[in-house]
Amino acid sequence: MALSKNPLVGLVGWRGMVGSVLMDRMVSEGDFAHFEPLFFSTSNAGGAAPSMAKNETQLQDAFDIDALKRCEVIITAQGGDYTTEVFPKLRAAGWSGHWIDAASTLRMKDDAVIILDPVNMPVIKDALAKGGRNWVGGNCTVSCMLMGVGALYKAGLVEWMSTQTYQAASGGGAQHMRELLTQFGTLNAEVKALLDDPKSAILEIDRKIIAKQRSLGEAETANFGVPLGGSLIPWIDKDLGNGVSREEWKGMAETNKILGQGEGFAAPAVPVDGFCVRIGAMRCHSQALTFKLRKDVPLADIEAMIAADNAWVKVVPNTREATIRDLTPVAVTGTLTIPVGRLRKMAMGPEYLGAFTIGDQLLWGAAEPLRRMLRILLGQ
Ligand SMILES: NC(=O)C1=CN([C@@H]2O[C@H](COP(=O)(O)OP(=O)(O)OC[C@H]3O[C@@H](n4cnc5c(N)ncnc54)[C@H](OP(=O)(O)O)[C@@H]3O)[C@@H](O)[C@H]2O)C=CC1
Ligand SMILES: N[C@@H](CC(=O)OP(=O)(O)O)C(=O)O
Repeated sequence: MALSKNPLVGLVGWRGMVGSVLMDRMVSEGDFAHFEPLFFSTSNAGGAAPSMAKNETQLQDAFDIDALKRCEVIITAQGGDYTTEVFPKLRAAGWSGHWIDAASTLRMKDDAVIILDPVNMPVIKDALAKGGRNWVGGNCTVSCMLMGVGALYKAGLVEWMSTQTYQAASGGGAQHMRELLTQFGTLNAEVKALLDDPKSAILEIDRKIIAKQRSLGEAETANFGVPLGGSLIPWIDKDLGNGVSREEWKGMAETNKILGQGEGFAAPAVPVDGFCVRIGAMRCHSQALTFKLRKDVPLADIEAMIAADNAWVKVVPNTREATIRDLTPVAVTGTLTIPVGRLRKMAMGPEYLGAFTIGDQLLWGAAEPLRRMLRILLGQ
């Protein structure tokens, strides 16, 4: 279904954390020049729409199916509960527009495409040609990983991949980021006097810190459930009951679906498995990858292949100096750059490749694929 000229596009969840990053990117890229925006709210219907509004300057009720039905496209970063409640009602009411969503709710549905166009434009184009209307952003860890090393999958080189992730607090949402910083502050305050005294004993500082971490109250661990500042949590998302976390399950399920292989596709799935770990970074997800390649490919060819894959990936030389400068969450945060470094053949044999990659999980991990899908639909 081709969109009309200057179509009405509904925006839901635009003031949340993901939504705000999305709005910033859409303003930067001049996206609003190509459609008429209609802003929705779950909490302030009738209020003033943000400055990007043109003719429709009042916030609409995000639960009003008739108001939503006016839109040719709806783009939402409101969250999974909202999608679960509203999407089926909207389709049942006969709405045939395009639904672009950041939430995971619809991702694995047969009629939904996980969108990451620098990686899977052919899958998107194929679905569009078949009348596809449901477009869902991928899991942040998976999207950032494929933006970095998608070239190896596209070349059919991957026999299997193992991932060990280092995921930022932002993956849990804004409150998690605040909680992490509050914990860091509490820990610092606990030993401030000792830190200020260069002669103080480090083991005394260490004892006080662990005692404080173990006694942090409910108010300071409400979101993560346990301390994260100065620690880590090797479990993300739900417990699937088989020893695998839901975040780990997404690694294989979503990677293959994005690439158009595995269940429902002609090509077989590539095994992807590993451990997902929450660490005290703010908004960049990092991951160490181990590949079993289908054949021994020279490292220089692999580096060239990865570097040429898309405009955002950047191969970082496998040296200490380049790694600590360019391959950290601090270097990557707020940018669309996806560095891939630590590339080397591993001791297990020449088909075993190691890599380390990082992505801003609010950009390529959440907002960017959504706005790019809108541009694809707009033909811009
Ligand atoms: N956090 C992440 O890393 C990722 C999240 N996602 C998906 O995006 C969804 C939204 O995530 P996220 O943006 O983190 O959620 P937020 O909690 O930041 O925002 C969600 C909604 O909460 C409402 N809200 C209530 N109080 C405030 C406030 N003080 N400031 C801003 N908004 C407020 C807004 O709705 P209203 O304006 O209607 O009141 C907003 O749209 C997630 O549920 C998930 O499905 C996807 C990928 C990554
Ligand atoms: N689960 C991710 C964040 C996220 O929102 O993932 P998903 O979009 O798959 O629900 C994390 O905690 O880092």
